[in-house]
Amino acid sequence: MASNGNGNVTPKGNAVSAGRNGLPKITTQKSRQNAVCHDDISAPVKVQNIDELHSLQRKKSAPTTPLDGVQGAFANMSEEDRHRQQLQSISASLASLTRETGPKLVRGDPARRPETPRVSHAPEHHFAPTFTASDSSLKFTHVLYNLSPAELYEQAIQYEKGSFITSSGALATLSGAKTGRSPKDKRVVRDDVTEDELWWGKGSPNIEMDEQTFLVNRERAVDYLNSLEKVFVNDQFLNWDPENRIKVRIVSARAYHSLFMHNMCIRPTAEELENFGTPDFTIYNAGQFPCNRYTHYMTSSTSIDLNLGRREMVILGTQYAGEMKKGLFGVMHYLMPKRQILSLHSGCNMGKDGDVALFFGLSGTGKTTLSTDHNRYLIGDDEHCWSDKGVSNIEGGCYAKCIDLSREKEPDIWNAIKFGTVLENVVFDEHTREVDYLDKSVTENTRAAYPIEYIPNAKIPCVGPHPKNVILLACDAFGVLPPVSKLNLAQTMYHFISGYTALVAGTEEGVKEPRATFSACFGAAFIMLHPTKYAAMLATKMEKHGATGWLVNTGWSGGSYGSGSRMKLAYTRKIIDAIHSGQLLNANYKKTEVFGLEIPTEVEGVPSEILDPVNTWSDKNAYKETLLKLGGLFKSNFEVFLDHKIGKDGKLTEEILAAGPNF
Ligand SMILES: Nc1ncnc2c1ncn2[C@@H]1O[C@H](COP(=O)(O)OP(=O)(O)OP(=O)(O)O)[C@@H](O)[C@H]1O
Ligand SMILES: O=C([O-])CC(=O)C(=O)O
Ligand SMILES: [Ca+2]
Ligand SMILES: [Mn+2]
Repeated sequence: MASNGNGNVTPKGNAVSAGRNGLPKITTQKSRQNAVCHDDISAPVKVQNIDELHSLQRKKSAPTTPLDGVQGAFANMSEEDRHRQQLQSISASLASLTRETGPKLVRGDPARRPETPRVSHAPEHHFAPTFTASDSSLKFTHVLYNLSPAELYEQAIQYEKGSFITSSGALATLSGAKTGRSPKDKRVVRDDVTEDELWWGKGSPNIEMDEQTFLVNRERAVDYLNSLEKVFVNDQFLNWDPENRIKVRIVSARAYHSLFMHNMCIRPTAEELENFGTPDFTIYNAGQFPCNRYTHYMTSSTSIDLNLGRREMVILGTQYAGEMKKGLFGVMHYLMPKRQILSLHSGCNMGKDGDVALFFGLSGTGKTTLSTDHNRYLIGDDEHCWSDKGVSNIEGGCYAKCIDLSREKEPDIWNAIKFGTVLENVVFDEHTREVDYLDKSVTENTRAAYPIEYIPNAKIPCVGPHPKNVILLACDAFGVLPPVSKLNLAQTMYHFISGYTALVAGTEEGVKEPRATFSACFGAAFIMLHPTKYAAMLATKMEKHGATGWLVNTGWSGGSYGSGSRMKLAYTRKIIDAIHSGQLLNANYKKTEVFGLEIPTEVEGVPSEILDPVNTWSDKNAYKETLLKLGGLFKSNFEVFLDHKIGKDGKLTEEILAAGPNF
């Protein structure tokens, strides 16, 4: 320890001298004398005040592209010019269609001291205060553009009630009053073009609205968004097939929505973002704000409005993030078939030898669970395209159901719920922040949205060759469909067009009866054209590439809901393994009554007696009765398709009609 003559020296080596009040003064500057010989290793202080200290903590994101090597429009542009162009593009998106002044946008978080406000107006309008200027044209809206997950966490936690970090690092959020999609509030603009192109009328998910009403709702959303202090903007891509990639812009008011889309859409590289340009499609998500019931066509306070001509979607009155994901899926169901590409509500994975399987099925039937397979490469869990080149995932993330999730049964999904993942509507311990996946207090539809690379064996880029197996999943709560059946092409088409599942309304008191749902193409809520158009494309592709169809019941065995129980996931996985390996293709088969399904007599790892459901029912009469009941439901559902031709081949149509239940 050294002494400096006029005071003491602390063990740390700070120079101390007696002050006026008798206490020793601490100086952070080292005195020359004691700089020589002691064990003080503290680094010299570099700042004069706390603001300077904070400014050291953050450094600017590295310029994303080495500017000298860049080609294209942005090659010689300064960062400032690039930011100005981006703001101008966003300003054009947010411009009111009825007022002469565009929104005044500033880049960055309003809570942070602005750098230099970079004001931008809608390009065609220049801000000049006049007598008609409104308050809204005088204020600034801050744009939070493609923030990172860490930044979005901070925004959510600071400003959005119900946002918490869970013990595994995920961001728990609440989606508000709506915890699922609102298909009855989905409207599509019917104009001269869509009038002829789209599927309208009975059975169609496209509820019509006119252009004028769309503009009223659009203006409502845009005014709402511009009235906020800040909005989130995501510029991202859909579809991993580079030739058919779609640029999407999502404008939203919540960090939750921005992080959800960050995870679910394809994330551009910094360089791709710099060259993003004008989006192909824009979503205005003003979900916190209701639509106006006095507006024509509005039947509730929720409206999800699609305008294919304007390439825009407006969301009012629901904050459920799945509306954005599935809204864009609808757009792909319109755009892709125009290019002879089939859009599919399916999961997709690939084996080590390049064998691709598609998993179709309605919500909750197992697309995500079964496509996430530790022994195979995950291409995607929910939305795909099948083109002449093979399959491609539309999305950049997965959206897993997490009710009753267990680490043991679904380890890859469990492990994906970490920093960056959005966890919707789950219940967690106030102190430990451990999630209770069994708890349905908020909703049964709890969900985790994570980037696809959170699954260790994801295949990036998410594309693959033509499918070898097409697996149709049904969760049959009646318990009469076999665990697995091999389908011929006509049967595959019959079941694809039917789109059957039966779930039990778990949340409604006293509901014990399974409810059959038929949803054409396993996704009637998302298709834009008549189901037979997609079915014809699927038939052609399956035939051309020699794919085999399968029907897998992930639902009940040993009786209907109430007396039987859900098929063990471990057995379903064994069945799926046997399909992938080719083992099932060459098994021995027998034919079932009523549905005429080919069922194997043996599958490795699965008790043989469960393969024919009749064996698992103790009351054989009840089985037969239930089987006939379900057969009847299939028949009456299919009636609407009886006078439709599927493709150009009249023979296939006849075969499909004959491929249903027969009794
Ligand atoms: N035998 C089984 N096979 C598949 N899933 C099962 C089985 N038994 C129970 N499950 C559960 O059923 C649920 C299947 O949901 P999953 O997320 O895979 O649905 P999905 O088809 O992807 O629906 P969505 O389109 O809504 O995302 C999971 O919670 C899974 O744990
Ligand atoms: O869109 C959603 O909310 C979830 C989903 O994948 C589906 O319902 O098919
Ligand atoms: Ca899913
Ligand atoms: Mn889905």
